[in-house]
Amino acid sequence: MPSLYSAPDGPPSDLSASSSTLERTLREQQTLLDSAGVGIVFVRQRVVVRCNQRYAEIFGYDRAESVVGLGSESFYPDREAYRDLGRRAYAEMSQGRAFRTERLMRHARGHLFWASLTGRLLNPDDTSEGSIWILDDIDAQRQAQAQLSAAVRDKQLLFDHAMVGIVYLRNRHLTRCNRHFEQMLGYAPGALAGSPSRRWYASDEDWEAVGRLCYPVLEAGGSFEGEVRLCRQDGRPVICEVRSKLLDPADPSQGSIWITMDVTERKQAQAALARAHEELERLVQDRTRELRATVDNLHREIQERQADQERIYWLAHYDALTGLPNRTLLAERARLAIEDAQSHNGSLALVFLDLDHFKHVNDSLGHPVGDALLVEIAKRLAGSVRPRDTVSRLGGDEFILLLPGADAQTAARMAAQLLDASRQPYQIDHHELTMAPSMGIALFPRDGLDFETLTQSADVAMYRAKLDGRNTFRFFTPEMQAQSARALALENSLRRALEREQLTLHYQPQIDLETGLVQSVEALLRWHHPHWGQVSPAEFIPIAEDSGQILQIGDWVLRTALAQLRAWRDSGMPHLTMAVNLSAIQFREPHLPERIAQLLSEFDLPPDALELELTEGVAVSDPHTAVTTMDQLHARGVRMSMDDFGTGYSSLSQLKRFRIFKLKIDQSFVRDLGQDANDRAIVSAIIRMAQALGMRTTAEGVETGEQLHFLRNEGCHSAQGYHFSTPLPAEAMERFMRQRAAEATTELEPAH
Ligand SMILES: Nc1nc2c(ncn2[C@@H]2O[C@H](COP(=O)(O)O[C@H]3[C@@H](O)[C@H](n4cnc5c(=O)[nH]c(N)nc54)O[C@@H]3COP(=O)(O)O)[C@@H](O)[C@H]2O)c(=O)[nH]1
Repeated sequence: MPSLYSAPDGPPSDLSASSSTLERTLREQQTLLDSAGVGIVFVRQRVVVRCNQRYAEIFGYDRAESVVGLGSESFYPDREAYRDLGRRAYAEMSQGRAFRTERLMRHARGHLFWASLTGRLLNPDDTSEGSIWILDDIDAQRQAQAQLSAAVRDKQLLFDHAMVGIVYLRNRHLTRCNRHFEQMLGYAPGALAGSPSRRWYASDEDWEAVGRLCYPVLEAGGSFEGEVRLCRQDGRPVICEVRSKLLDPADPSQGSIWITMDVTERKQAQAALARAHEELERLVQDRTRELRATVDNLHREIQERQADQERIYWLAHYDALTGLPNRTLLAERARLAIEDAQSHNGSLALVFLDLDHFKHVNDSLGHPVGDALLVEIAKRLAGSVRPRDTVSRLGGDEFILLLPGADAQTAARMAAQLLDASRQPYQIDHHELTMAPSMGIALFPRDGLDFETLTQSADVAMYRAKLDGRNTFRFFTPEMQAQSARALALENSLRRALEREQLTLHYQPQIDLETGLVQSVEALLRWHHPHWGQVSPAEFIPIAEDSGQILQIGDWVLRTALAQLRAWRDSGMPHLTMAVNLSAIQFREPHLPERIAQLLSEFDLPPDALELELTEGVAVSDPHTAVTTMDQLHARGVRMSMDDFGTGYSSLSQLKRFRIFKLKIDQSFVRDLGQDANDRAIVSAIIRMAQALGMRTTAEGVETGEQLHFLRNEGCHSAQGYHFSTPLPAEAMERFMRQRAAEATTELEPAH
């Protein structure tokens, strides 16, 4: 049983009654001491004289007896601690007061622990009687307290040094806040104590809005998190992220804690970042747009360049007006076709095509009509050949057709087809135009081994087709080469023929078949060249037409013929008339009617003294203009005859519209009247038709009495030909006419 042990002082010897009382008292004390939850020790002369079991346990001893006799200093960490306690304790206790302290004590195992000590002297007047100490082990309590203090200190440190504002509110009034919160809002330390939270809001609305948002959450036991806009003391806004919670959810009246973090800078930075991002986005979009535009431009440029290149290629290889291949492309294709023909021992044909009198269309109707006509002709040509053929335009009215694999027979057939196709009139605006081609054909390898040679050969052949009356085709022959060289030389010489007076007029009489008199004379041009001698008008007039010299020459013919007529009329042949051949080019001259009138007036001749001989081609190629010009000439009283009638394509309906005075039956029909029933039928028909239309008729090329007889019987009005006279110079013709006039009274017979 635990007891407060004390060293035996020796039992009382004589007082047995009082001794038992004492023993009882001691037992009671001992019980009291043993029951005490604290350690109790009696110390005298710095030595433990008695202690209870608890005291021993506190210091790590099993029994109280083990402690008795120990120096009290041994229970302290060191001598200095012991003496310090002694000084303080005895100063107090000597006053009769209890001394209370908490000290570190030394455990029997050597470690220190905290204990609370309360000491009192047994006799304050006599310290030698010793002291009594009540001791309790408060080490655990002290440690808990230290931990608590540390926690409180840490908390305070956190509170004071937190990088966030911490606010305690009760009834929306500040009960406590840390320095950071004050600094955040620009207040001096303690300035916000007790303030309503409204103070750091910009407006009642802001404050109430936050209250409406957060308090329902808090009262429901939750924590509120959000972003609120506060207001500094200086009025500047502060954006805060806040978190709040009730201190005791069970008791809202305890208030709430608010953690606030100033995110203004972050927000501004975010806003700036957002702006920068937007700006960046915008820049990227702008740049993207620019890039896209650049890419689009590049794309467009590439396309334009491609289109340009295609256009350049096209322009270099095609004719801009008609869209047909040009000479360059033709040459390329011709070279390939020639290579092919060479490798297979094959053939090919090159057709040089020139439109007859195309220039007149341009001259009389203007270039737009000419261009439109060329386009239509190009279409018709392209539609008349085989798919593998090439129709190309060289320029002007010249075309070349490349017919790969074609031999002479095929080329002739195709040329005939083209002639056939050209007979259909072209409708350009209100003009109905007919355009006949002249074609020359060159064959590979016979007429040339390369494109250039073949082209030259076809050109020469085409020229021959022109000389042979146009509207036809000719194959190249070596003889043509020489002839074309002559044509070139003639063209050059012709330019100086007028000034060198190499041109003259011969006259051929037209005999009235009723009276036998010379009714009229036809002026026929003659060219005597010093080197070539007499050059036929059939040869040089087409050259003059092609080179444009016909206008000047034609004017000279008109003037000379009318001057001669004037002279003859003045010398006793007052009714003689003059027939003058008019080239189609002259006829299309817009000022022709005025010029004729001017010349007639110049030589004081009546209009019906002149008869203009036109070929059918004049009217056929452009009937509308022909009608207009004829109307103008007719209005002036000038007569017009249709020369070489029957060889062209004039239709009856056209003939009716023309102001034709006379039809001259072509000598090709007259030539064989004796042998050819067809010709007789044709001549009869022409005479009947002329009669029906009120026109007169003159038969050309009458060489025999038989022909004359037939013509007179058919009712032909007049005749012209070697049967009466060849074309003669003026003096000879004058003699002929006088002689004829003398003889005419008797019979209608040839003069020689
Ligand atoms: N635009 C112009 N054309 C003219 C002019 N002068 C002549 N010509 C044309 O040249 C072609 C050839 O003419 P030419 O060689 O003078 O031949 C004419 C006559 O000589 C010839 N003729 C006349 N009678 C006969 C005959 O009995 N037999 C025969 N074989 N030939 C004969 O016919 C030509 C007359 O033709 P035409 O004009 O049709 O009456 C010729 O087309 C001339 O038109 C000129 O100044 N301008």
